[in-house]
Amino acid sequence: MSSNHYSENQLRKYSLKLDKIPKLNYNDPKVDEYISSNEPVVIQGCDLVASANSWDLDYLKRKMMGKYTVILSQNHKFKYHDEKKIQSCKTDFKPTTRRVQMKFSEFVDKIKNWKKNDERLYLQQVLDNSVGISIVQDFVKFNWNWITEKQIKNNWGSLTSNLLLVSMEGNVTPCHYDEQQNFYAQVKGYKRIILFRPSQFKCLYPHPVYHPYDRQSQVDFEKPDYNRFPNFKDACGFETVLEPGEVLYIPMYWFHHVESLLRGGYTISINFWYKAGPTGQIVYPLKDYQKVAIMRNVEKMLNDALRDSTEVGTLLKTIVDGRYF
Ligand SMILES: O=C(O)C(=O)C[C@H](CCCc1ccccc1)C(=O)O
Ligand SMILES: [Zn+2]
Repeated sequence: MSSNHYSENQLRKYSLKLDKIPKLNYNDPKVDEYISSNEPVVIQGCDLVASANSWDLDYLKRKMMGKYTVILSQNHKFKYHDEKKIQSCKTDFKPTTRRVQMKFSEFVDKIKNWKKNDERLYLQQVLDNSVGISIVQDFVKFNWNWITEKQIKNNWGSLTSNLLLVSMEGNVTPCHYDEQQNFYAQVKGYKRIILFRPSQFKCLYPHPVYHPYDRQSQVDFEKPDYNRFPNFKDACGFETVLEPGEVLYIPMYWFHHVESLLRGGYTISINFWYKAGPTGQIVYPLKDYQKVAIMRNVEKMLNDALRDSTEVGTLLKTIVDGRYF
């Protein structure tokens, strides 16, 4: 009897229609059908990161002797911003998070002694040689046979990075999309992930490409501004609560919102980001994610050509109004 190890009141409330993402055993042939058609699926029993099953704060504190990337936030939302785009963007952009380098022992102390109104912390460290030989020894024991078989079978590009994510309970990574394929492995604790297919772009209103919040939705899920973002009420997505040992396939360009359950303790996750494969033969009708890629290219081209982002909207309206409706 698979009793839920969490209760509904540990999930934040949003006004969204959400269907469940299927959870399949790793040797179910349907798993490959979901991945090859860029549809999300939760995969059970593949032991992708079983060698990390013993990871907890004490273990990591003993094995990780360096300084690591920790994001600090004044609230529970960790909206990622691209530092490189801050100087070039006209508007006076005020980030709500800041990135620091912190010893793991300091990170552990801060989250264990955290009090209301303290800055929240979220460790987000690329798994590379800086994490030390012991962690690397666990890393090399990941189930690379299984994941590499998926990479090759689906003609993906190279593994670009693995992010070690150690989050406080209740932390939220707001809705955004990435331009990479992602196998998202849950190691400790429970994480709720809400996903929307790329065609929901018109309901989620991502920031303009030149903005530091590029790829992130403008909509505050906790307090949606329906005047600015009317289509958000039509948004419909999927959700799952990922349990330790489970792996979620997050297809590239799919929007996703991630939260560590309220009162669930800290969580540990490891992602596997892969470059997209070569485009190969273009097949019509185009996929929804290909249209998002085209929209990104049009925005980039117009911003480069016009140099002034305030002119991009005007020029696009001139093209569309009365001509393309
Ligand atoms: O694995 C993914 O794609 C996630 O979104 C996981 C997410 C943290 C990712 C932070 C981030 C967002 C955008 C750019 C770079 C880093 C979480 O687990 O909270
Ligand atoms: Zn992401």
